[in-house]
Amino acid sequence: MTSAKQPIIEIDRVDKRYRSRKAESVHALRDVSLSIEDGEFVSIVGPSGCGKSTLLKIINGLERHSGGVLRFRTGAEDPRQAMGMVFQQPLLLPWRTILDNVLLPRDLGGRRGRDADVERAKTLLRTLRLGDFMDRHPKELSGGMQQRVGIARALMHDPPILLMDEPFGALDAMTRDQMSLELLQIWERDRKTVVFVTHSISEAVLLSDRVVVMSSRPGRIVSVVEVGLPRPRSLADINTERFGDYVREIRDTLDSEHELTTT
Ligand SMILES: Nc1ncnc2c1ncn2[C@@H]1O[C@H](COP(=O)(O)OP(=O)(O)OP(=O)(O)O)[C@@H](O)[C@H]1O
Repeated sequence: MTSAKQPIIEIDRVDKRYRSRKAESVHALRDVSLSIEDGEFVSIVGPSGCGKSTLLKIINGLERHSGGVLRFRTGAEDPRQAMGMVFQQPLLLPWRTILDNVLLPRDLGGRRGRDADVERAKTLLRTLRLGDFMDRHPKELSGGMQQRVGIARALMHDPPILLMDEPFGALDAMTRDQMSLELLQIWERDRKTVVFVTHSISEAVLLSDRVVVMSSRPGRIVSVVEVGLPRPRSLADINTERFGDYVREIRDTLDSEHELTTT
């Protein structure tokens, strides 16, 4: 028997207004619909303030949507249990070691069986090339290393869905490329569903199966670009003509949207 593939995340005509008693309400998202397949890598690009972070927060339940429906097919009773979140800043606790920072969600959850968790945390840290730094404290690590700790922490409970909000935004260009490659390797190996917010069009093209382009606020989806570049990908792909074509297509869409809203 064959069954049609069902999306793991279905966002159906979602609307978001931030209401305030003192100020005017902010219309952050308008009529956003997007279906994300299991194992897909989807990036979201758009002008500053168009509601990208808001959309991620709505997906993981940190914000409530004002209209529309979200559906999840994760198999988990609480779909949010199936998600790991990586923020712009890794938000590490300075007094905890790197290993204990990765173990933090488990400790907060009061879980038993710590030995297995410790082993998993160590394996993740080794995978992310932090094996020699487990007993160090955050201030002893570079920005890129700290961000990798944040990724390890989000992967700790092996969530099928990874939500990443500009995770490499604060890093220098070289570290950023390196992190993109590491993320690609993790994704090739585990095939998690990734929803990735970025300001970098080329980062989005390098990593994604699809790039979602949003308009300025209230954010709407203006285009979804399928990136047909073969996998596995590498930084060398960035110099190819096809890569440049995708970047141009997305940039042109963003520019024409910007012109529409400013003229
Ligand atoms: N808690 C909040 N209360 C009121 N308004 C908010 C709140 N959070 C976000 N906003 C507003 O909603 C809009 C969308 O914000 P959001 O952070 O989602 O945008 P973004 O696309 O992620 O921006 P950036 O690319 O600059 O990070 C902005 O106008 C922002 O000021």
